[in-house]
Order: sequence, then structure tokens, then C-alpha cells
Amino acid sequence: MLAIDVNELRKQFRVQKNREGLSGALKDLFKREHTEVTAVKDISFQIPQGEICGYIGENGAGKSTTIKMLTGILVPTSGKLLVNGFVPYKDREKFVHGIGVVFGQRSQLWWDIGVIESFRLLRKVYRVGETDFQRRLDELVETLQLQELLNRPVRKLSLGQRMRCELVAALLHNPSILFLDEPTIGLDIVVKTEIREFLKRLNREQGTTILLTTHDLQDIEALCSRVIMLDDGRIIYDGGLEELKARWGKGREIQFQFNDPVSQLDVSSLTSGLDVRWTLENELTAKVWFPREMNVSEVLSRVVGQANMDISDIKIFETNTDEIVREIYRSGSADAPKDLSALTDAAPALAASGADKS
Ligand SMILES: Nc1ncnc2c1ncn2[C@@H]1O[C@H](COP(=O)(O)OP(=O)(O)OP(=O)(O)O)[C@@H](O)[C@H]1O
Repeated sequence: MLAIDVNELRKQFRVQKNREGLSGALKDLFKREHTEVTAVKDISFQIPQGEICGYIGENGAGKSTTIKMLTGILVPTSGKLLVNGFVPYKDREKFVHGIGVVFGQRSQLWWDIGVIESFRLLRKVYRVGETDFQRRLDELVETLQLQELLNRPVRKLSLGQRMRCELVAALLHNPSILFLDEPTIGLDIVVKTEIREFLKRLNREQGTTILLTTHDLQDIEALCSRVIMLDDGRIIYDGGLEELKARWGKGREIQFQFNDPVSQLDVSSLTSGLDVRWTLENELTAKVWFPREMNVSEVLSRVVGQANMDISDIKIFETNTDEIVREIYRSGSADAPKDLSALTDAAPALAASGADKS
């Protein structure tokens, strides 16, 4: 059975129009005008159990509306939707036992009472047996290191501490699908990394399916093998992250800073026979673009090995996922761009390839 099965799903909202001025406001009192906003436009996708899938798109693309339909909060205008074999808005009572939800911007914990009290209330809401609850709680508290926080009121927690507690709250009833809407928003790098590690472990050890909405592409890089990208309510890409990067980010660049002036001819002759492209930025700076499959060392060794070229600095630029996505949004399509070299971003690869992926 698929964890999530979505076919031709559509959501339209009826929005009241406000007419301008005092006379407009008076007219509105007697006769309201409405417009239709189509937030999700006949999308289809299937997510097998155990997958971690990133659901991304710019503000207003329709991500939250989709998540709300998948979690039974909103009723679709048309289309078919099955989550864990249930129609979310119809079979709510049975359905909620199989899902966990974390909205980064909203809390499901009670503000003024101790964290443990919120967990106990949720145990009752989800009707989890006392023994199962205790075992699950112990596991989660240990993994997320919450021992010190259990008796504190939620309002006294930092954002990172609260987010770890939100995850426990969403997982106490051991759901097989976890919906995360911006789970790392506003968190520092250390907490982001901890949460990503926890989610990876949860997926590996328990096979939990995760659908993750985020603007942080490093969440996607760290967690997701698959990405669904939404633009104006439509899916514009559904596939692997690596594939997306390979299709859109087909090149890298190295920038050389020379101590003495160089010409286009000078630099081009250094790499003759290689499929590379040089651009002179000024008389002391030149950039060379080369395809992704070519080794950095192959290009570097040609240039650095020249006795007549005194180099003062080298920077390597890698394609950045943010840039890929921005570029796709700009064109509104996930087909490969014509000028691939335009997509190599300004983030130095040496930094990006270091240990910090968070
Ligand atoms: N309750 C509602 N009534 C009317 N329009 C709505 C409603 N909810 C969402 N919309 C509209 O639907 C579109 C999609 O909104 P949605 O919140 O799903 O986008 P999103 O991709 O989650 O954006 P963000 O990243 O900003 O959260 C937007 O144009 C939004 O204004």
C-alpha cells in the first residue's frame, strides 16, 4: 500500500472582494463580490512507505494547502486522495492515529503547563496505552535529550528546545507518516543538524514516511532522496535531488587571481584540448567553467603547473541548490536550461564540500 496517493487534487478558495472607498464598503455591506483562488491545480503524486520526500516551492505555491488536505484539515475541491489507505477528511478518527504533524510556526503543546503534562494529554487524545506511552516517551526523550526540559512550561523553552518537544508530541502515538511543515525554521545550525539526524534515524530504524515542506534546501539535501517542486499550484518537478542537480547544475567554476596581467589567449592556452570555457573578469582575474563530470584536479593541475603564471588566490564555485530552484522558478519549467554555465553559483565549493551540510 502506498503511504500517500494523490490524483488530480485541486483546491479552490472563495475569497471575498473588498471594494474601494466608503461607497465600496457600503456596497459590500449589502452585496458581497467573490473571486476564486486556485491554490492547488490538479496535482498527482504517489509516495511509497518509508520514503522521505521534500515538498518545496516559493511562498504561495500551494504547499501548506496540500499538507492541510493530506492531514484532513481541508476538504479538496476535486480529485482523489488516500493517506495510509484513508480519505483524510472523511475517516478522521481512524486516520489521525497513523499520522504525526509538526507545523514549525504553530505549536501543539499547551503553553503554560509542563512539557510532560502536554505529552500526557496527547496520550489521552491518541488513546495510547500507558506502557506503550512510557516506552515510547523514554526512547524519544533519550534520543532528543529532553530529560531536563520535561517539567518546564512550554513558554520557557527556547525555539530549538520547543521544536524537539514538538517532534516528540507528533511521534508519541508511533505514526507511520510524519508531515513536517518548516520544521527547522528559525533554528540555529546546531539544532537544525540535530533535528535532521533525528529524522534520518527515525526513517532508518522505524521506516517512517516523511513529507517535508521547507524553504531550507539544506534540509532537502540532508534528508530527501526525492523532491516534489510546486509552482503556482502545479508540480513542475518530481524526481531525485541528484538528478535535479545533474540536469540543472552541469558545471563548476574555478576563479584564479593572478599576480600579473593575463589575456584571454594566455588563459585559454593553459587548458587547450579540455572542454572548458574561460571568462576574463579583469586583467588579473579569470574564471574557468568546466563540466560536472570533469575532475577539479584535471583543470587545476593544468593551470597551477605553469611556471609563467603566478597565482595569488583560487576559489572553486559549485552549483548551489537554491540557485537551481530559483532558476527553475524563473523559467517555470524543470527542463534543462540552454546556458548551463549561467547556473554555477557564488558559493565556494571548498566551503560547501566541507563537513557543514547544515
Ligand atoms: N484559506 C484561504 N483562503 C483563501 N486563499 C488561500 C487560503 N489559504 C491559502 N490561500 C491562497 O492559496 C495560495 C497557496 O497558499 P499556500 O499557503 O498553500 O502556499 P505555500 O506554498 O504554503 O506558501 P508559504 O511558503 O508562504 O507558506 C496562495 O495564493 C494563498 O493566498
